[in-house]
Amino acid sequence: MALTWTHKDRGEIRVHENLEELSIDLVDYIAEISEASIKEHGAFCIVLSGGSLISFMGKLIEPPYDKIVDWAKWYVFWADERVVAKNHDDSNYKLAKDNLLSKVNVFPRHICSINDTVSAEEAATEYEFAIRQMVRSRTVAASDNSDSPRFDLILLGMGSDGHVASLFPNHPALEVKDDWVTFLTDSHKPPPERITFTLPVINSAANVVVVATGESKANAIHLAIDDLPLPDSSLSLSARLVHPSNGNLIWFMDKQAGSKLDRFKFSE
Ligand SMILES: O=C(O)[C@H](O)[C@@H](O)[C@H](O)[C@H](O)COP(=O)(O)O
Repeated sequence: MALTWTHKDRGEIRVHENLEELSIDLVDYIAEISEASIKEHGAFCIVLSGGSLISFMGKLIEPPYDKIVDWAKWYVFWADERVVAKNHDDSNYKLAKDNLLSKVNVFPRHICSINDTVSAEEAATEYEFAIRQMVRSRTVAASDNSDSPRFDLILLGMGSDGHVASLFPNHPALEVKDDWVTFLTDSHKPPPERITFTLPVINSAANVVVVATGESKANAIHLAIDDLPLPDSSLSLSARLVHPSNGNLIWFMDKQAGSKLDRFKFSE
C-alpha cells in the first residue's frame, strides 16, 4: 500500500513500497486522466519524458488498459528530447515508440515529435510552432491565465541533481519565460544538444506528475518537497520549481527516493 498525503503547497505525495506497486498506480492514474480528459474535451494530450518513466508505463500495453484506453484520442508530445536521429538509442521518441507507442493504437499523425534533421535551435522553433498550431485548432487546450498550452498530463522523470525535462539546476533554460520550447547545446548530462519545454509550459498543465525512484534521488526529493531554508545551490533546483498554477501536482516515488523526506525523519 502506498503512503499518500498532500503537502500544503507541493502537491500530493505517493510513496510506494516497490516499483511494481508504483507502476500499477501510475498506469491507473494515467488511464483515469485519459478518460476524464476525453470526456471533457474529446482528446487526451499527454506529454512524455525519457528515462525509466517509460518502463513504469509498460502495463498500459497489457489488459485491461490495452482495451479500455481510447488510444485513438491520444495526442503524444515530449517534455524534452535529445537532438539525435529518431532511430538513435538516445532518442526519447525511440524509447517510447519501441516500448509503448508501437504496441497500442495511437495514430501516427497524433504523435508530435521533433524534426531530427535540423539543429537544436531549429528543432525547438519548429516544435513550438507545431504546438501553437494545435492550440490554434483547439486540439491542445490553451491556458486561461497565461500564453501557454494547457496539456492534460505532463509526465516528468527527475535526475539525482533534481533536473526535470532538460531543465538542469542553475541552467539559463530555467529562466526562459517567453518561449514554450527552448534548446540547449551544453546539457550537463549527455547528449549535449536537447530541446525542452520551459517552466511556464510545465506549470500551465492540468496535471503534472514527477516520478522518482531509487536512493540516488532521495536528496533531490527532500530539497524539492520539504519546507527548508534552502541553501543557495537549491534555489534553482528544477524539481522545486515545478508548481502548476492551476493544476494538480503528484509525486510518485518508491521508499528509497522518499527516504529523506521530513515526514519519515520525524516519525522515526
Ligand atoms: O534526458 C535525459 O537525460 C533523461 O531522460 C533524464 O532527464 C531522465 O528522465 C531523468 O534523469 C530520470 O531518469 P531515470 O528515471 O531513468 O532515473
